[in-house]
Parts: sequence; C-alpha cells; structure tokens
Amino acid sequence: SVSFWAGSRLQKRVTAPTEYHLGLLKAKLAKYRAQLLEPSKSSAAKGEGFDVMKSGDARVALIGFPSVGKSTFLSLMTSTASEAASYEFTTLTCIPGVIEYKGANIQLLDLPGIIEGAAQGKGRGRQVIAVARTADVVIMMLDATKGEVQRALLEKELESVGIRLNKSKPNIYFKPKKGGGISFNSTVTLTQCSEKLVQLILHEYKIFNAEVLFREDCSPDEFIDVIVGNRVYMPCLYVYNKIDQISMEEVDRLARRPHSVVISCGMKLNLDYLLEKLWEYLALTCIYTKKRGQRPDFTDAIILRKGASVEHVCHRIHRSLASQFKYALVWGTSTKYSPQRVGLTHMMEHEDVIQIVKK
Ligand SMILES: Nc1nc2c(ncn2[C@@H]2O[C@H](COP(=O)(O)OP(=O)(O)OP(=O)(O)O)[C@@H](O)[C@H]2O)c(=O)[nH]1
Ligand SMILES: [K+]
Ligand SMILES: [Mg+2]
Repeated sequence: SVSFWAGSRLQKRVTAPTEYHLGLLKAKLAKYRAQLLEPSKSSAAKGEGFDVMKSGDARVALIGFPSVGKSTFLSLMTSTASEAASYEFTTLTCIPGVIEYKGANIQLLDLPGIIEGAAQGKGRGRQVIAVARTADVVIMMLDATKGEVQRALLEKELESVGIRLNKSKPNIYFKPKKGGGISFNSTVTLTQCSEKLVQLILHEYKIFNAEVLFREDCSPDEFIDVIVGNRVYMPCLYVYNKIDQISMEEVDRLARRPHSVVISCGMKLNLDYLLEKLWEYLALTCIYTKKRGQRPDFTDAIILRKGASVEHVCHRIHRSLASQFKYALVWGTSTKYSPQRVGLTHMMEHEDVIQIVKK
C-alpha cells in the first residue's frame, strides 16, 4: 500500500496543471518582494534630501536612467535650476521645482538616475522608488538614442516594488473573515483564474476564511496584488528625450507608442505637447466658484485631485467655511439638475460650478 500511495501522489504531481504551479510560485515571489518594500533599517542607506514636502496641486516624479536629461528638463520647465552634466549620477538628491499650468501648481521632482537592481537598493534606487510611490504621475524619461531596453528594465524595477503603471486596480472584492471558509464567486467568465487556484493562492498567504468576488477576468498576478494590498496604481508617461539625435523614422515610431511623448530638451521641441499630455494624465478637477446673482469666475479655478467633495472645495476657499456651510448649488456634470442643491459629501466633477450658501 506504501507504493500505491507514492504512486498516486506522484501521479497527482505530474498532472497538476501548470497554471496552479505558476500561480503559487507567483504568490511566493510576491511575498518575497513585499519584503523589499519594508523600509531599510540602516540610516546610512537613507540618503539626504529625499523627504521633500508635498506642495501644490499635484506631484510628478522624474524617473530614468542616468544622463537621460531629467535635470535639463526640470531646469527648462520650472524656475528651479538643477545641475545637468554629461557624466552619470550628476543629481544625488531629490530636487523640487514647480510647473505653473492652467492655474495649477504642479510639483515636479528631479531625482537621481536609477539603474537595474534599483529596487534591491542599488545606487539610491530604494529612495528614488519610495519618492515615485508618492507621486500622482510618473514621467519615465528615456534616452531616445538608447533603444527600448531601458524602458523594460525600469518597468520591471517599479513593478517589483508594487508600482503598477497605467493599470487600474483589479475589480475584485476581497474580504478576509474570521470563519466560514472561502466563499468564491464571479460575475464574469474567468479564463485565467479558477476557484481552486484562488484557494491555493489564499492558502499560500495563510488565509483560510475570506469572501472573494471577481468582477472582471483577472489574472493570478492581479489577484495576488489584491491580497497583498499595498500596490499603487499610477499613470505613467514615457518621455523619449534627445530626439535631435535620432532619425525621423525612429521619432515617428516612438511617438506612436502607447503613453509616449517624444521631446528634445536640447532643442526645446514638443515641450508644450508634453505639458498638455501631463495635464491629461494628472486628470485634475477644476472647480469654478460663483457668487449669488453673479456669473461664475472662470479666471480662477480651484484645482483638486479626482474624487474631491464639496467639503474639499470649502476647505480650499477658507478653513472655517465648512463649519458655516448650509448648502451648495452646483452646475455641471456631477449633478442631475443644474443647479442642484447638495451637501458637503457631494462629489465634484471637472468644470463644475459651485455657489456656497452659509448658515
Ligand atoms: N542631444 C541632447 N542632449 C541632451 C538633451 N537633453 C539633455 N541632454 C544632455 O544630456 C546630458 C545629461 O543631462 P542631465 O540633465 O544631467 O541628465 P540626468 O538625467 O539629470 O542625469 P543624472 O542626474 O546623472 O541622472 C547633458 O550633457 C545634457 O546636456 C537633448 O534633448 N538632446
Ligand atoms: K547627468
Ligand atoms: Mg540629473
């Protein structure tokens, strides 16, 4: 009977689908990588000047290999000068500047160059990536003369520390429970995950009781992202600099890549277009205020991040306004009627007009 057991176990192993094996392997890998996210204990590795205060309406981080032109870009777009030179690792700390655009103050952060292995702490990689996590948009600056390798390498580095570029959060409801086992459901046909695989992955994380509902056809990796939970989903613009050095055909090809903009800092080419794109990727919400019996003030927008409420608008106008608030009238896409009477929790949308009535 001993050999029978051994045989059947072997059989089981041989026929175990690759999907399960891979799914589990990825769960293990993700667990290992989560350790990379933990702050390093030695203060020597901390690097000075990285804790730049968040200011303005949004934050953009410049990520890229050394000498791709990050500092040149910062000096061009803001009134801050950041030293640029032909040697690598000219920039050693985080240097903030401000881009003023459409009434918004956008904080632009110049950072040291990063290289392969940055996530594991090569160079100042860890600190740079930690700053990138706090940004609203990442500009991945690439040297157009250097081919596509840099882009793939940097994507891999950011991916390995839980930064997801140009992806939205997987639409999976996940709730760990005290008991009751694992309840699994899906509202769509799943082609990449199954109940069995989901269970195996959860067991890998020592989760034996949970509610799981797939609302889209997610991959095992995406499910793992949901379990691990500390992922950041961030828009990223790939900016190919130094196009003054490449052929027309190459410019054409790069410009057509998704999420990509081609520029030349040296010749000040296409920088306006980059700003337009950046504005689009920041997706900030502009709100106009209006006084009773007057036309809205379209010259001075209140700029907020997506998902801002009437309360956020109040705080922006005056610190004590929310406490004196009676109701607001809102015109725009966030309401069914224009105007509509709303309370403090009403969510504002881009280009809404608001009139606040005090107690
Ligand atoms: N040909 C050309 N050279 C450029 C362009 N933009 C920047 N450079 C040059 O590229 C070199 C590196 O520029 P930096 O701005 O120091 O690059 P960086 O990415 O900040 O570099 P690190 O701080 O070392 O990571 C400098 O010699 C710049 O003059 C461009 O559009 N075309
Ligand atoms: K440089
Ligand atoms: Mg630099």
